Amino acid sequence: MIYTVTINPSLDYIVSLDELDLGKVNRSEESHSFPGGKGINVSRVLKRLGHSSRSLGFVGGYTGDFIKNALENEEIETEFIELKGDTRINVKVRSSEETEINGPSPLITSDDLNDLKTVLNSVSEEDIVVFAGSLPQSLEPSLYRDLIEQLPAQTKVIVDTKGVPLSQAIMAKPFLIKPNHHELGELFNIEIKTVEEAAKYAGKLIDAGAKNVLVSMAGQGALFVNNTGSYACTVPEGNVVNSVGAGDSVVAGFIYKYIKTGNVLESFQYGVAAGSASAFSIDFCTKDQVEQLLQSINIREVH
Ligand SMILES: Nc1ncnc2c1ncn2[C@@H]1O[C@H](COP(=O)(O)OP(=O)(O)O)[C@@H](O)[C@H]1O
Ligand SMILES: O=P(O)(O)OC[C@H]1O[C@](O)(COP(=O)(O)O)[C@@H](O)[C@@H]1O
Repeated sequence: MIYTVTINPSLDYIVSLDELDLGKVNRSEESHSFPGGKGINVSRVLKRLGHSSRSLGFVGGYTGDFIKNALENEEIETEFIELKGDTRINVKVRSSEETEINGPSPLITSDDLNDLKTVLNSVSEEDIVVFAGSLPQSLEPSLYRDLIEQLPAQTKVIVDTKGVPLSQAIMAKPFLIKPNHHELGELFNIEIKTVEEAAKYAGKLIDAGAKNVLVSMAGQGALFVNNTGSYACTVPEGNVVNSVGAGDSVVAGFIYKYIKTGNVLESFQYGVAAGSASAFSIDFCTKDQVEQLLQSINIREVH
């Protein structure tokens, strides 16, 4: 079983405008509401690729109901803990630039956290668990690390988060982490501009405990590092329509291929194809789109 854990889900409200005029009344021509949050996105993309998963985490209020209904309609299994407050709304403005306003999160109590720990007790060493997204300010930044340490040692854990929750989670030796190049740079207080720089700093995260590091670099390509070497791949050319969830699609594509082949480099390429296919669509990728783009992705070793 693949479990995705979204501690901080969202209703993603995507609104399109020709131009955003700050301080003025803006009227949009098009809007979409999606169930969001990184783990939920991974479950949705896995489903599109033809693989089931169980979505865990916390939801609450009318926005939480929206998420549960949307996932039920897509036949995605859920086992959420119900909160008293409303799940946040994240507004994504698509205009000449993409602007995001991620809303405040509802309160998660220690009883709620204990309920999640109880659900995670059923994870076995054959399972894959994805911990993805930010942690609300009210929670300890070591939460992912603590949850990972509670799982059986052989369970494959994938972490997609940033900042202190990421550096803490690395100490629990996850199977894979997927920072983008900005998030990788933030960990070292530097700006990463090239694949070679990304390789150097991803290598430090391998030394710190991560087994595999996949660094997405948006339109600049992507990098994969483990203790056998560093590999870079190109991304396909295309028109970016909506990059929300593109990084989560990389994670889902990687997992989908890894389950089938156990080959991390093939999984890397497939993940990047899924990321680009989602970036080129208003909602997420389809399997056909991913497999079409896969052919145009080249991989090389980075020295
Ligand atoms: N301009 C682009 N052209 C092609 N693919 C892109 C582009 N921007 C993003 N992608 C795809 O989306 C993936 C994730 O994007 P990125 O911005 O690095 O991650 P995140 O969404 O986590 O911030 C990339 O690895 C790539 O596959
Ligand atoms: O948990 P965070 O870091 O606030 O991010 C949540 C947002 O990220 C997303 O999961 C998209 O993430 P990516 O674009 O990085 O793939 C949205 O669905 C959601 O609004």
